[in-house]
Amino acid sequence: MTTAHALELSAVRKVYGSGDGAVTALDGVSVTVERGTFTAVMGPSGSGKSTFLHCAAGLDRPTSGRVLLGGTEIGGLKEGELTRLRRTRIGFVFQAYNLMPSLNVLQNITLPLRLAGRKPDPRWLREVVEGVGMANRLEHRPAELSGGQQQRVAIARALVTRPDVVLADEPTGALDTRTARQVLDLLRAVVEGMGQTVLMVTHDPVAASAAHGALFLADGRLAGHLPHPTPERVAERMTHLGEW
Ligand SMILES: Nc1ncnc2c1ncn2[C@@H]1O[C@H](COP(=O)(O)OP(=O)(O)OP(=O)(O)O)[C@@H](O)[C@H]1O
Repeated sequence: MTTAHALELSAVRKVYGSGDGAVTALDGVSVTVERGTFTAVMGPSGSGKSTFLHCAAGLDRPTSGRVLLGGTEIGGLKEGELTRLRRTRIGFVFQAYNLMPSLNVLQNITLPLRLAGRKPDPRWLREVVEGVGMANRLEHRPAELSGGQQQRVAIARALVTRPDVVLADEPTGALDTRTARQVLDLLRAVVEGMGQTVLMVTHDPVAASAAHGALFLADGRLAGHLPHPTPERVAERMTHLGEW
């Protein structure tokens, strides 16, 4: 398992609907995400970013092609197996945090373990809680935290199972510039300090520049890869791809 890539999409095609109304959201996308990397996925509106993330997460089944998570082909799994895999081997971070309002910080962070019927590894849990800087707020409820703090809790929740990959969908979309920077620095630290793997969909060239590399989608196809992205170079690529 350790030798497998964190995530691999091979010739993934996704067609919604059929006949005249059919929409090809992904048109033969092949991507390999190495362990311990931070990758941004960018592209104009409607280019297939959400579909890409949903197929990578096993939330959507590709029309054709293969998705491997940590070496496991997810296409062949039954619904129950897929749900289990999603709970334990993928971490999710959303724009709107999606924390449970009635649970405190510690309960939110450990929720994926409880759902999977697993006990926390105390050392890893401490590393995660301290890594996101929330060790002194464990008894607080989400409503008592700022947006940036809530996103830190969500990142800890995504990490608690030591997933193969953390999938982040516009994780800084609801945050002001300064807080967004802190969250991006944290995601980078999660990769570089904790050896985790992060794939992040974003519209924001500044957010993309926090990643090790940026992938570009256009019309459902891979339209390039930019290593060591800077906001300027990302913006320039996006301008060439059309409206964004
Ligand atoms: N459930 C669906 N049924 C039909 N068409 C869909 C569905 N989901 C997405 N699409 C279409 O697939 C294409 C890609 O959509 P997707 O949401 O993946 O793009 P996106 O890059 O995430 O866009 P945005 O940046 O605006 O969120 C679009 O043309 C969209 O209308």
